[in-house]
Amino acid sequence: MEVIVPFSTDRPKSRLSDVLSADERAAFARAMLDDVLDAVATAGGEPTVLATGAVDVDPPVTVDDRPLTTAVNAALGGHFEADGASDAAADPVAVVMADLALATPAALDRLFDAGRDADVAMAPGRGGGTNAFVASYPAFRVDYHGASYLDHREIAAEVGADFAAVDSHRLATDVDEPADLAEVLIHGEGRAAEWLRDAGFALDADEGRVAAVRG
Ligand SMILES: Nc1nc2c(ncn2[C@@H]2O[C@H](COP(=O)(O)OP(=O)(O)OP(=O)(O)O)[C@@H](O)[C@H]2O)c(=O)[nH]1
Ligand SMILES: C[C@H](OP(=O)(O)O)C(=O)O
Repeated sequence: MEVIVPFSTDRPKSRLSDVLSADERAAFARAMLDDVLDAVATAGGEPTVLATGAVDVDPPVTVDDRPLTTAVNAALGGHFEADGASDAAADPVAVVMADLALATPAALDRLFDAGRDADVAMAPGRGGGTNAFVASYPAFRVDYHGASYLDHREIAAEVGADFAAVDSHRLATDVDEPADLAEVLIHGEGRAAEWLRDAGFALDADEGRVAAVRG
């Protein structure tokens, strides 16, 4: 299955600027991207990075500096056009965000399986975003930001696509804010967790909610 992995190379992860410098945010974003690409490939997906600028990775890279929604919709259109599909039965394509530091092959496998049954199978992010989906319905398009999960459910209904939610803690955890770093230290198994530990982050369970703090 083709798996599009959007990746921003311009000022990535700005919401982590209270705890990481610009260079660190770029390095950490890259570690998460590498983890996601490995998990996708191990799950049997064929990843393509959809990046805003050049990025040196093994899988093919498409550079498109338009806003996220425009770039992803162009990539979806390109996939379905190449597939020659004009009706409801198309070769599925997945979009998996590059900041899913907890994604494992097993979690992605479950999403890919759900995408073989439903026209659109989607893993919501905590807070209402859209962390990953599989679509096999050529008319389906995205509209990211805000409560995009709800918007995407509505778009699927509007175009007549049936929709399945994929309930997955690992796929629901996108790393946006400092509080999310604790999740990476608790559950992460790859380069992103290692990068945080090397940068001096550790879990602090002394007060209230467990947090990632820098020593
Ligand atoms: N191709 C592409 N990918 C993007 C763009 N904006 C964000 N992404 C990617 O989409 C996923 C979700 O991004 P967000 O968490 O919304 O944004 P971010 O830039 O990573 O972080 P913030 O600056 O904190 O909002 C990540 O994999 C980003 O790398 C864009 O304009 N184009
Ligand atoms: C791209 C956006 O990500 P978030 O800003 O919710 O992390 C979304 O999922 O719509």
